[in-house]
Amino acid sequence: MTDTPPSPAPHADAQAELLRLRQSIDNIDAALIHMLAERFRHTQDVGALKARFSLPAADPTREAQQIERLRALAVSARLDPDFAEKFLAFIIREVIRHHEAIARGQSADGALAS
Ligand SMILES: O=C(O)C(=O)C[C@]1(C(=O)O)C=C[C@@H](O)C=C1
Repeated sequence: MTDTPPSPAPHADAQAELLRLRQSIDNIDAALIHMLAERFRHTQDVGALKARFSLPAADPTREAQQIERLRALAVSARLDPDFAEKFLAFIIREVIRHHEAIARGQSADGALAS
């Protein structure tokens, strides 16, 4: 009795499914990049406004509101709220760095390319 070679079909199906999923992931990554760039453009304007009126770069009260809101959104979206909070903190840390650079009269190198 001879063994029949394994059918290539299941593997081909897996490859096709992987490709399909990766295309969706690539689309979402592209949307994230565009949204982040848009967010940083607005925060640059906030940074310029704060520098003009000598307002502090960071606003912990506003951040606490954002954290509360994003954690609730994450729960309803079934995303880990701790991850959502860490992600927001990561972005805000960069925004504050930009605000401080603007206040010093420098352009902030970093997330937003000129
Ligand atoms: O809303 C502000 O005051 C901002 O400067 C923007 C922003 C943010 O990136 O959302 C950044 C820093 C502040 O601590 C709070 C919020």
